[in-house]
Amino acid sequence: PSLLSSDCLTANIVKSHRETCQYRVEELQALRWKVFSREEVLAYQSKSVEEMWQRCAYRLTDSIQYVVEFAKRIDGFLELSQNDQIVLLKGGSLEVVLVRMCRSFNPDNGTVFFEGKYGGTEVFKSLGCNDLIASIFEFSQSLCALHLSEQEVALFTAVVLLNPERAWLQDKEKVARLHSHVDVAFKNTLQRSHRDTVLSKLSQKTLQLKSLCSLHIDRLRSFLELRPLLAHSLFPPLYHELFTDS
Ligand SMILES: CCS(=O)(=O)c1ccc(CC(=O)Nc2ccc(-c3ccc(CC(C)C)c(C#N)c3)c(C(F)(F)F)c2)cc1
Repeated sequence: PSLLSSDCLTANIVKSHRETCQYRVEELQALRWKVFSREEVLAYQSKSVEEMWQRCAYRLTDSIQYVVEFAKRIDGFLELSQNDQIVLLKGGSLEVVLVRMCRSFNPDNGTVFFEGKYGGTEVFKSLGCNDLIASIFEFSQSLCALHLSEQEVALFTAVVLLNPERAWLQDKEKVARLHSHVDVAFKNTLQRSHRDTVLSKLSQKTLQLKSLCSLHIDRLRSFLELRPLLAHSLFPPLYHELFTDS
């Protein structure tokens, strides 16, 4: 596309990101001093596995709904078939949330914003998914090290979302065209700010995202295998729809 249309797409994606991010980076950074006390951490650790899963699933579903709104505001997304819009969101919404989450991660003390305060991995101990939690924190830590600007987070999450390799896409070529427009816009933006080196590091991040999300599905499946009936009552319908083979 011409530079003009590429710049228009960049502006549209950055605007969509700003409008659909729940918290601004400034707000999240201003809250870094609010860290869970020893007692609050112990309270989380004495919660049941079910309750902790439910709280995390609700928080994630909340963030995912903002990602759905982000997608709908990206020029071209609503021109895709309903089927393909759902395939892209089913495959990419958690990936986008996990990238966005790095904005709420404090690399100085390894804490993340959760339910109003910052806490370390120990907050999530009762989940019984220490490997997944540890990987999420490592991912956030490594993404923070890239010092992505909001513009870069916006464009990177749009590239992650519009992945033409998602299984079950009907019009793969149409998604591939939209993906390449966003990719060109992202590359132009990075080149202009002499940030080309970030591109190669981000491609590794997409591989880590893929394994994080399949680990999430694995842990969810084994959690539900032990409590087959619980899923419908425990989790928000959208979470159930996105992450189980319901
Ligand atoms: C994302 C937009 S934002 O405005 O930056 C924003 C907007 C809101 C928040 C607060 C927030 O919801 N933090 C939170 C929520 C859930 C989780 C979490 C917990 C456990 C799991 C594994 C479990 C399902 C087995 C997963 C996964 N997968 C994710 C986390 C964190 F990943 F850190 F543990 C943090 C933080 C920033």
